Amino acid sequence: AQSVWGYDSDNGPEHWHENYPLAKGDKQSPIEINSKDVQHDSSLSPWHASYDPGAAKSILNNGRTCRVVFDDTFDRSVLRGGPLTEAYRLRQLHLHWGSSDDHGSEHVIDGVKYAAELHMVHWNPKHGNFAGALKQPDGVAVVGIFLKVGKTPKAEMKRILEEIDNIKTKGKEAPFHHFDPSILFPKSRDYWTYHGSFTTPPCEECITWILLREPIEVSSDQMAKLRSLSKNAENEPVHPLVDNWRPPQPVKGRIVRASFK
Ligand SMILES: NS(=O)(=O)c1c(F)c(F)c(-n2cc(CC3CCCCC3)nn2)c(F)c1F
Ligand SMILES: [Zn+2]
Repeated sequence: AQSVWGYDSDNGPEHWHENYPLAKGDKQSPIEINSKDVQHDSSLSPWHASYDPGAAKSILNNGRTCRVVFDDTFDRSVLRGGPLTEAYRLRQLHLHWGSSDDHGSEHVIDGVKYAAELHMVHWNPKHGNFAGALKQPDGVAVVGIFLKVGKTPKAEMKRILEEIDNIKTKGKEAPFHHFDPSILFPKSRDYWTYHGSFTTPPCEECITWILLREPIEVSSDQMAKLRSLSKNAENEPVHPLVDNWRPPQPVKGRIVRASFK
C-alpha cells in the first residue's frame, strides 16, 4: 500500500488518521448542512474579495487536485468581511470533483451532492506565514463554491479548463497569469459559515468556512475536461484524477450560521 495519503481504498479518508491524527478531531470538514439546523445570524456582514489579477502565478496538477497558486507575499489579493475580523490573503484555489455528474462536492447541502466544489484558500497574515496560520483557529478562510451541471458552460471556468491539457499528469505546472478568480463568484453573496478543518491531510482545524449558497453552472463537457486529468506522473500507468473528495464528517455540536433567511 502507498504510504502517501490519497483517495484510494488503501490510502483514502478512512486511513488518514493513521498518519494524521487530527483527522479524528471534533471540528473536521467537510460536513453535511441541513437547512433546518442552520441559524440565521443578522449580525453577519457581507464578505468582500479584492483580488489583483496580476497575483496569479501558475496552475498545477499535484496528483490530487488542479490548483492555481497566487503571489501571497503581501496584501495583494484579499478577502474581508463576512465572519472575518481581518483581511485574509488569497494563496491558492483548487477543486474537488466526482467520477460522474451526480457527486463530487465535499460539503453536502440538504442531501444534495454537487458535481464539484471549488475552494479559494486564504490565510491571516497576522500569523506571519501560511505554515504558522494553519496552527491557529483563525488562521485560514476558505470560500467554497458549488459547481452544478447544466446546459450552459461557465465562461469564466474556461480559462482554468483550457490549461488542463498542459497539466495532464502529476507534477506538471504551467504559467497562469492575468486571472481574477472573483469572476467565478455567483450573483448572490448569500453564504453559510462554520468553523472546520482542511478537508485533506494534515486536517488542521484552522478554517473559517464561507460556503456560497448559489452554485455556479458548468457544462457536462467542462466536468469531463476536469476528469481528463490524471493522478499519475507522465509515463506511469494512467489513473484518472476523479473522486478527490472527503465525505462529510461529524458536526459534533457545531453551529452553522447563515447570512440569509
Ligand atoms: N480542501 S481545503 O480544506 O480547502 C485545503 C486547504 F484549505 C489547503 F490549504 C490545502 N493545502 C495544503 C497545502 C500543503 C501544505 C503542506 C505543508 C503542511 C500544510 C499543508 N497547502 N494548501 C489543501 F490541500 C486543501 F485541500
Ligand atoms: Zn479543497
